[in-house]
Amino acid sequence: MPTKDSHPRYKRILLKLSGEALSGEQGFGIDPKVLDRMALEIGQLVGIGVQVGLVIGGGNLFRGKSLHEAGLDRVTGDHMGMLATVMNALAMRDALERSNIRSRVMSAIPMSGIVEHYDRRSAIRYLTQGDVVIFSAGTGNPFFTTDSAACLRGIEVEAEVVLKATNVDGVYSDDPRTNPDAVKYDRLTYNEALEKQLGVMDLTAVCLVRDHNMPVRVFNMNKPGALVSLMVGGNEGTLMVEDITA
Ligand SMILES: Nc1ncnc2c1ncn2[C@@H]1O[C@H](COP(=O)(O)OP(=O)(O)OP(=O)(O)O)[C@@H](O)[C@H]1O
Ligand SMILES: O=c1ccn([C@@H]2O[C@H](COP(=O)(O)O)[C@@H](O)[C@H]2O)c(=O)[nH]1
Repeated sequence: MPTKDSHPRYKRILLKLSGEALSGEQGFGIDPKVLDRMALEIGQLVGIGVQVGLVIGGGNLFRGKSLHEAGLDRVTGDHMGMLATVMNALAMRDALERSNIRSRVMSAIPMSGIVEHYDRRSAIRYLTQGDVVIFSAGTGNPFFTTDSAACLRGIEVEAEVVLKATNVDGVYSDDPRTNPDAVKYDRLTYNEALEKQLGVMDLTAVCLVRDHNMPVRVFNMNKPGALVSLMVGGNEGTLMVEDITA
């Protein structure tokens, strides 16, 4: 358990939370227990002085691709997916505020009266003053995912790392949910992830982090304490960087 005297490894992070994992065992919607546990862990990071930008996926509610496969227009489906991320963001803000953690929701799509429109300079100001900033509505454009949005916002606000908290415990040689023989990487390069087309993160997002040399760590958000452990030197999950020997 970190104390206020713990020295965090990072000053500013961009945390991407899986929307799908927010549904817990229900498989759809938001499990308040998962939400409250994540709020608690984020609060611990804030408590040791880490500035936290947050992007939450929408896979617990809607994904444009799945809606399209079910017959909807793809762009309409993507709009629904982005709106789903706003709902998740509102739920997370509520959980954070119930734990007395100051937070803001910004949206890439203007939604006056509900959330603030995304503005990079304001976001950096809020982060600097210790508020958790939840970046919602993805990039604001269809055909992207919240992985790309997380990497984009991480680069824009000059986070030191993008942490992808998901429902598997790292990047594997193949999808561990379908291939029990898949082997986990402790570290891998952006180019390896691209060449092998490893599906844990969409390739647009990997290109973006590669071009801006932004480290990404993929870890399991269902493991209590993993997030805090990462801040104090733990080695959870898989680190994706330019050069694994550096
Ligand atoms: N090589 C791989 N290594 C690890 N996971 C993989 C790999 N290939 C595919 N996956 C799958 O990627 C999934 C995680 O990424 P995905 O984008 O689906 O979820 P998420 O971003 O956590 O969720 P959401 O879209 O709801 O935010 C895992 O559930 C896993 O099954
Ligand atoms: O920039 C973006 C981000 C997201 N979307 C749509 O939202 C859903 C939910 O996001 P996930 O990353 O899958 O959790 C996504 O499937 C897209 O349909 C978008 O269009 N643009």
